[in-house]
Amino acid sequence: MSKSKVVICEHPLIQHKLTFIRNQETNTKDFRELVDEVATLMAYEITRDLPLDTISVRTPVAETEAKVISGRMVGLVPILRAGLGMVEGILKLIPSAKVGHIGLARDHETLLPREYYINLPTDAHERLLIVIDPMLATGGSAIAAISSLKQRSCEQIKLMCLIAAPEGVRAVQEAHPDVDIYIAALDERLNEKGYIIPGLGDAGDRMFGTN
Ligand SMILES: O=P(O)(O)OC[C@H]1O[C@H](OP(=O)(O)OP(=O)(O)O)[C@H](O)[C@@H]1O
Ligand SMILES: O=c1cc[nH]c(=O)[nH]1
Ligand SMILES: [Mg+2]
Repeated sequence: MSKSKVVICEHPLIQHKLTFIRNQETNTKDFRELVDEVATLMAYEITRDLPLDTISVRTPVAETEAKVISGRMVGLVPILRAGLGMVEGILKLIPSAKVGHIGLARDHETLLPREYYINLPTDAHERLLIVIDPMLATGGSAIAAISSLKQRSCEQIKLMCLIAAPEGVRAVQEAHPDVDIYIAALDERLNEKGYIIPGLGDAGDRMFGTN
């Protein structure tokens, strides 16, 4: 199978807000608000190819044919914890999306993810699932989340992250060549502790004020 698509969302509003998300001086409240806003803007890009149906609609002056998004199409699957911060922003544009959750924590020594929770909508396998996580570092968490969804017969999956390391993008493309990846920035590399350089630090901690 050929490699999946990687879309870097380069819209100036996204890039501007991302700069403040990266800045270590940005406080928890502003960090959360900015992540929410960028998630909304990225949702516009990731839904670009949603299928449309044609329906009839009566305007005040005529009957016409017009487009609507077909059926109940989308499911969001944030990876806990940090992915939670992007959910509301996407729901602003796709309020009919259902939300499942996957809890994964990266072991700080091995950098391997451990799944501690999963709860999906019963019709998840019929939806386009958008896996959400601000950070794609080694790719281990995203790969594990997508594998978990595939084990439950989910086939239509996209991945949305704010910042990715080249190592993580390559790993996801190798493990899941059918999953397109949407990011706001492709950074330089990982450091020896598995943090993205320059990145934004620990996304979960910055989102929830822990450390
Ligand atoms: O690509 P990877 O190398 O797997 O790293 C990325 C993961 O690391 C962070 O989560 P973390 O494990 O710190 O959990 P948290 O959100 O609960 O802090 C981040 O939110 C991703 O889920
Ligand atoms: O830079 C990184 C890498 C993994 N997880 C984070 O939260 N930040
Ligand atoms: Mg963390």
